[in-house]
Amino acid sequence: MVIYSLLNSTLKVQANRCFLSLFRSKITKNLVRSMSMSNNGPSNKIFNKIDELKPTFIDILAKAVEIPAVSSDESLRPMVVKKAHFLVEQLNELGFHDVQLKELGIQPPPVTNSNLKLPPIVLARYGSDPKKKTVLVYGHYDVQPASLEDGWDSEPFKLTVDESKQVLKARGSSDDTGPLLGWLHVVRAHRDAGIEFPVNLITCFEGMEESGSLGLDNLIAHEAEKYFKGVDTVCISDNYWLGTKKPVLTYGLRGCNYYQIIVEGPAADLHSGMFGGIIAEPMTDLIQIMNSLVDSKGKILIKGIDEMVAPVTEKEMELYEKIEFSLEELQAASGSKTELYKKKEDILMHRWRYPSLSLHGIEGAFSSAGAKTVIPAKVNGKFSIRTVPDMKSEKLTQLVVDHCNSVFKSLNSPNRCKTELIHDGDYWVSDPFNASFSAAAKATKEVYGVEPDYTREGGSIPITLTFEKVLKTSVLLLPMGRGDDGAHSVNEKLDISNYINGIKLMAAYLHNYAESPEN
Ligand SMILES: NCC(=O)N[C@@H](Cc1c[nH]cn1)C(=O)O
Ligand SMILES: [Zn+2]
Ligand SMILES: [Zn+2]
Repeated sequence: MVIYSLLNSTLKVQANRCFLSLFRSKITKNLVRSMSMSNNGPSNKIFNKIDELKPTFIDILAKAVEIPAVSSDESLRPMVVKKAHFLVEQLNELGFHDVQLKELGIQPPPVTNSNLKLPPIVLARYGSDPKKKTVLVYGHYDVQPASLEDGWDSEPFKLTVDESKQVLKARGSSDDTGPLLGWLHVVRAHRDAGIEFPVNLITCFEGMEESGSLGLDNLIAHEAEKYFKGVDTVCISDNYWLGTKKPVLTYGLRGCNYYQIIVEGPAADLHSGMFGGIIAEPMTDLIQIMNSLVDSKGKILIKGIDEMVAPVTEKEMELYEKIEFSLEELQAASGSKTELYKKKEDILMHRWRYPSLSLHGIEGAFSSAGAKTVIPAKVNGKFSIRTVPDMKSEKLTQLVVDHCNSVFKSLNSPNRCKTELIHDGDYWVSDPFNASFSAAAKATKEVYGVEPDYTREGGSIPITLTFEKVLKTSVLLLPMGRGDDGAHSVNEKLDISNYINGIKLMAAYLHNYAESPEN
């Protein structure tokens, strides 16, 4: 007992000493930084260089978007890997060091090819000066699928520079190839202008974000005390302004649980003239189940979900009042007047802080032009639920599976039905009052001349919470694109001004963060 308490107090003294010396070294580091960085903020010189490099930046984006790195299409996996190699070339050319492609192993089920390798994570460093702060920048080089038949006005994997609208159109231009390249462009601008880079930069670029960030959680845990040791903050540019005019800083995201319902019956697709009316059709069963998930007003019909959602507080209500929002801009972004709510508060709350369920598609169903009289033998219905505080993924999945099983049972069908989770990613809500957010707010003022709005977002970046928890750092979401960029939709674009000003914003943010007295 005596030995234990002695040991215990010795450990405490040691821990305190260790904490004090860490604390002292942190203060010294910050003093040295703020002394060496004072009067050395983002200068006109760097902004001018960014303007001057505009053709180069557009050219590099054109090369990058030409690679159809669609992570959800197994047949295009070599293209995702090719894009990782493209980034490695760029990083090497810019003088990054310790450039590594981290392999993540085989993609877990459900997957068609059971030997499919996950695309690598691209890690690289720019600088490793112990006197400087270290910023980890995350982005994803994979993209959503896109094809001309979906209704694109031009080839999605070819950059169209639309001079009249002053936009750059291509899949990935805004989500997330353009913003990811922005970080590399910041380095190029400093290098070419002969300006000292203000921080140590670490890149973490993944190729599976659009498909659940599989494997990245493990890599972050594994590298926390290795490659990512000493990271002071994480910055992610993979979301959008709320509208088209006002820059924003984002402190919250919804999570995403993605499911499929597989219904199978006959051994092969059948002639509906010969078998229609005499066999149970998988598609008919599937449609009934999918129809039971959500109503046309967006209300989720699965029991137990509403009870998991955190109640709205008065303080939270006040936040919505301050935000600049235009219904007309939302209508323009959706290309319709089909909104379910008219009031700003209702729209923002249903986008940011309530769950939603979207039906995405049916694999195996007849979907081409023409009138094929087929009975599909096996159909997979895909849907996802955007999650919010305090929903728990496992509990949600149990509710979803129980619901689908119970509806299928009520159909009394001889077919087989299985509902499964394809991937999940947590929601994230953080405190926007820290050194990183302050540096970004100052940068916004410097580049755009206005204070940013503070927003949450309805979309998901599954890895955000992992960075915060595992690296024990703040995470800032610093969007480059606008709310009408058409991410995941047809004719995705990035305004040229957002691209160029976004690069300036990144540069100014890094300088301001370097100068900030806190981490
Ligand atoms: N720009 C972020 C983004 O588009 N994220 C995706 C992530 C996701 C989750 N499940 C499938 N993809 C999103 O849809 O929000
Ligand atoms: Zn994205
Ligand atoms: Zn996306």
